[in-house]
Amino acid sequence: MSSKLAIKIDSLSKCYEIYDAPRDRLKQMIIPKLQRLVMRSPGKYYNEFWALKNISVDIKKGEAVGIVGRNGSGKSTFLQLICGTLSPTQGLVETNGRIAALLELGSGFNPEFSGRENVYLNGSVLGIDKARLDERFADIVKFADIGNHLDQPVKTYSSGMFVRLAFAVQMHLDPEILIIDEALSVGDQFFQAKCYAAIRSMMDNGTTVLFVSHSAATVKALCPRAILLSHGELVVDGPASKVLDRYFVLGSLEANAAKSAQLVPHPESAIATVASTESTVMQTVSCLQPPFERRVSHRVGTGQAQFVECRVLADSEEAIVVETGATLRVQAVLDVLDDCPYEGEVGLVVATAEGIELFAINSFFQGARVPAMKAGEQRVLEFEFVSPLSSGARYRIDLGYRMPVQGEYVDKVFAAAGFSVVNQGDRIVPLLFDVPGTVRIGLSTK
Ligand SMILES: Nc1ncnc2c1ncn2[C@@H]1O[C@H](COP(=O)(O)OP(=O)(O)OP(=O)(O)O)[C@@H](O)[C@H]1O
Repeated sequence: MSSKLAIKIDSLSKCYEIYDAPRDRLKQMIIPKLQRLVMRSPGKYYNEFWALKNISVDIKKGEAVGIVGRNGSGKSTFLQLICGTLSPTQGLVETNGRIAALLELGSGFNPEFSGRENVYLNGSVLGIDKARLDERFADIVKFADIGNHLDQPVKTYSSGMFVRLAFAVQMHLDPEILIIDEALSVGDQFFQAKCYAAIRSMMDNGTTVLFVSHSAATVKALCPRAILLSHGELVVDGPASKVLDRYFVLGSLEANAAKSAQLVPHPESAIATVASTESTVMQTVSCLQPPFERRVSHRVGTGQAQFVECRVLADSEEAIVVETGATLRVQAVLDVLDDCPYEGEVGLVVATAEGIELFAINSFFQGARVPAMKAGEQRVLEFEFVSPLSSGARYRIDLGYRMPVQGEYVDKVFAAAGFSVVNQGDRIVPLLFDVPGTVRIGLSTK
């Protein structure tokens, strides 16, 4: 392998053996051996599950690569094969340099030993001699910042303390390849920020980083390159922002295809649509939108009126994937079931898929009022805004209608609609918002 490469992966596949019952595992251990002894072809008592299929990737020294994909797509299997904690069924993995890995929480720690003892145990497992560990010990303890817990058995640690100590040990052992699988997500935000700063400084010093995270923003911030896995296959390998766009398009389609499939017995093959080109995808998405009542996560209110539809439109087309900077129109339909005898207000909230509310548009702030309404009426409402949202994330829309005199909501619907944002052309928008701004670069007056 070239000396410029840190990792070379060639036609890598991993097959897990799945047993229907524990006794089949026992049979598999004994019977094929006996059959071979009597020159019979050995039987097979398991089903094959190919968690990774024919992956080939080269990673250069000093590169930072994010691995993304939905649950079960093969990310952890991929990292474990690189670390050598799993062996490939087919293909080759070659690595060039000392690997430090944060895979399963606390792996490599003995739960009965104290944190202090585990630092030395971990170091010796990684081949670091005691003198060097003594030298780095104070820095490790300072970084982990777990106070007196250092002398308690690690089985008494919270998951956050575990990851603090594990990360502190790994990063102070000067790895040439650093592999992190979601582990940092259990640390608090202050510790995470410290870890990301440490990872960046390791990257500046030439460490190769492989990083699995479900947070698109973190992958984008840390890794210029990303790899998307789906059902054990490599879908795309390239610049992180482009790969994350594909990830969200794929994710939206798979989620909606699954929901639609529950209701419509013969959706136009969802898988075929997912596998098609992005432009085709954009055109076919609306037919994969699940019906309103299945999208809604929950609702509260008096029930005098109810939202019965909510659609996001970009360029007059219904869309679940929109481009950065697009002008979006959200159309909602409100059915009046009982008289709503007072003036009211309607609004929408745009929130992240995790429920962080980002901004709101409300008739009250616009100086508009919903008039009093009679049972049996229907109102169509339209909200319009230029999306300030950056790409690589899923967003949801919550709708609300209330009569201020009554106080409580008549209807508040959570996740009335959802959409993902992808980059417009080659323009890349980092972080969560695309805020117009200018930079002036002048000459010093000195
Ligand atoms: N030891 C095992 N035996 C059988 N199947 C396994 C085993 N480990 C993983 N799998 C299966 O292999 C597939 C890939 O699993 P893997 O943990 O690599 O996915 P992942 O992308 O890391 O998922 P997540 O995001 O949920 O952590 C899954 O379908 C999983 O059920």
